[in-house]
Amino acid sequence: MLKKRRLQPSSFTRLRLAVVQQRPRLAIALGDPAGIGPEVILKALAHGSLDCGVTIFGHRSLLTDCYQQLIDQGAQDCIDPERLMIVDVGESISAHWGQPTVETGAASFCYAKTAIERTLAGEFDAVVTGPIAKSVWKQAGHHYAGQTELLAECARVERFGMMFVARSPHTQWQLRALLATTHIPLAEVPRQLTPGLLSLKLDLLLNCLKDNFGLTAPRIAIAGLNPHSGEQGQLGREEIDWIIPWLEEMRSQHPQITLDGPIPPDTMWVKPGQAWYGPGIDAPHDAYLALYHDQGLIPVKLMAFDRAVNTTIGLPFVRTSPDHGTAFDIAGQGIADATSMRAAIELAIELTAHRQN
Ligand SMILES: NC(=O)c1ccc[n+]([C@@H]2O[C@H](COP(=O)([O-])OP(=O)(O)OC[C@H]3O[C@@H](n4cnc5c(N)ncnc54)[C@H](O)[C@@H]3O)[C@@H](O)[C@H]2O)c1
Ligand SMILES: N[C@H](C(=O)O)[C@H](O)COP(=O)(O)O
Repeated sequence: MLKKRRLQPSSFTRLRLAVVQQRPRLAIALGDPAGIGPEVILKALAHGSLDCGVTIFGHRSLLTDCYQQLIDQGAQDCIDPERLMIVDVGESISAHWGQPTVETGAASFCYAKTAIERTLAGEFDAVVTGPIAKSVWKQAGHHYAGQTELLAECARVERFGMMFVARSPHTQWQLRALLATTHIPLAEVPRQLTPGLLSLKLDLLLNCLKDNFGLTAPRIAIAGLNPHSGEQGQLGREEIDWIIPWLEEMRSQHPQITLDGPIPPDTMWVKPGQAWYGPGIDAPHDAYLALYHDQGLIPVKLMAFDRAVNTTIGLPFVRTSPDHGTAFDIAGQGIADATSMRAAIELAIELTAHRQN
């Protein structure tokens, strides 16, 4: 009996495999089918070649229906789903643009969870999440503050952060803003903000800037909580009582970094705004730490709503997401801007490549 000899891959095959393995493998979750997720995904993937593998987690029927509607609306810039690798998650559902239901919420949860689990199993390097509606998840029985918390739960991490990254089309300057607190009521912010929380977020930020952006001595701006950072205690005492002492402690622990703050939250965004819009103006900081959701996202979305990317730091894999939501008010009209989804895909490729090197 001839002994079967395992064919050793030739050096060319090994090289080809190595090259193929180097290409980032992206799992894209469709988002809520009643929203603009399917539309911006089909548009984003049509914007020229991408050096990555893409698998969409949703349902082919939803993308085919969306594609047909876009074509009927005269769209030129959307990819034919026939050209895409699509994993059908669950049964096909009927979705009507702008009309989220428990069914679309449940489906979007399963799309995200399946993409995450297959990534944790090592099949993908990054997850790009299409937009979901938190309230619709809740109606479907999924009580998460957002996709970030689902990702952290699946990955079994307790130290994670929500960071927004955007590159200016005017100056190519890159804006990076981390939120110390996110989806909590404003009234909860002062109570949830503690030295321990800020230390955790600063630690995540420093690791992210080093590992993902090659910044080993970053300059970081940290916002105050109160107007005018409390005006020496006249407008609130958090800065005097603990934020300033905490900052002084952090400076002694991290002598290699620049830690400016607590900067008055209104004027902290003046220089990044100038660096975003005005060529030749160097922002004095590499990253911004905002203390709560809208303190960071009002300026970020004012500057970069069309292209900012939400990335979750602290996970064992890359995760990005467009900075917009389901846009139920325009879903189905063919007018959604896919720039942020495209930027989310490109940032996932960039951050994955950094991790591989
Ligand atoms: N990435 C995400 O999963 C994500 C992000 C933000 C909000 N949300 C969720 O989405 C739901 C709706 O949130 P919202 O209304 O506050 O914000 P939204 O971003 O969905 O919409 C805000 C406004 O911007 C417009 N808009 C949004 N994306 C657009 C695009 N790509 N092109 C053109 N116009 C666009 C919408 O038409 C709307 O007028 C909420 O449940 C929210 O929690 C999800
Ligand atoms: N705060 C985010 C934004 O405005 O883009 C958004 O709600 C996303 O949150 P999750 O990725 O946690 O769903």
